[in-house]
Amino acid sequence: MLTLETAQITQGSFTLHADLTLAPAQTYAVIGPSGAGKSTLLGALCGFIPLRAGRLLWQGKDITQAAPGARPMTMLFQDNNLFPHLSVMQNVGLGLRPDLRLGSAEQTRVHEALDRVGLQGMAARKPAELSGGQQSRVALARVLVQARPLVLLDEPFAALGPALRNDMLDLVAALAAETKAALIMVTHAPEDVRRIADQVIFVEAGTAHPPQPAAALMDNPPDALRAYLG
Ligand SMILES: Nc1ncnc2c1ncn2[C@@H]1O[C@H](COP(=O)(O)OP(=O)(O)OP(=O)(O)O)[C@@H](O)[C@H]1O
Repeated sequence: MLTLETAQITQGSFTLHADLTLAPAQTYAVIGPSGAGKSTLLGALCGFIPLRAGRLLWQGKDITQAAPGARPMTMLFQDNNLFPHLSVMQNVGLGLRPDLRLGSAEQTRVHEALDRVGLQGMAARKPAELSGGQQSRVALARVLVQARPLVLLDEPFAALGPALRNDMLDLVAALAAETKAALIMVTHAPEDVRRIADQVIFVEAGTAHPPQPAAALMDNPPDALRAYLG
């Protein structure tokens, strides 16, 4: 359980209010108009943006002040955050050891993660020697070896074509189900919500609303959500 308790998150003159709880092993879509505060919400959960008020609790423990690396979550960035001078193996290995001194058990874990995302045989390549979809898979393998209970994604795979995007979304959802991780994904695409989300966090007018079951909400959206969906 991850709880944002009467939280206020400030970016310049903008303030986002959030009072919500996320359950384990659920898939959450974060949707809402541009500039509503979706990235702000993820930044606060990850620890990149401090809370101005309120608390963040993980399994009842206060982690409001915890550094990003000490939190139970990992973030998949839109640009994949790969290092061009490092091999695929090293880029994934960073998720286990920042100094890259991987023991044999750790190397095995990296190879297993590469196999799982369909990149067997590509460990020695550099990111520039991969397609866009393969680069996204490297970033996913790094998330996989970290094995954190929460995975945050901010408009992932936006640069990929529709078919590849859907493949990647399905892969992320499958990996999350296997590892029992919760997924929290910002998206602008209502079809993504129907594709993988159990719950929706609607962000609008300075508030991140508590999660609601995705199917019922999308079938019968309240006025503000209907206006956003168009
Ligand atoms: N570093 C910053 N300094 C000042 N204001 C900021 C900063 N970052 C974001 N904002 C403002 O905070 C508000 C929320 O931004 P945020 O990026 O969270 O929105 P979003 O819902 O993710 O938008 P989009 O869908 O366009 O990516 C916006 O009004 C934005 O202009």
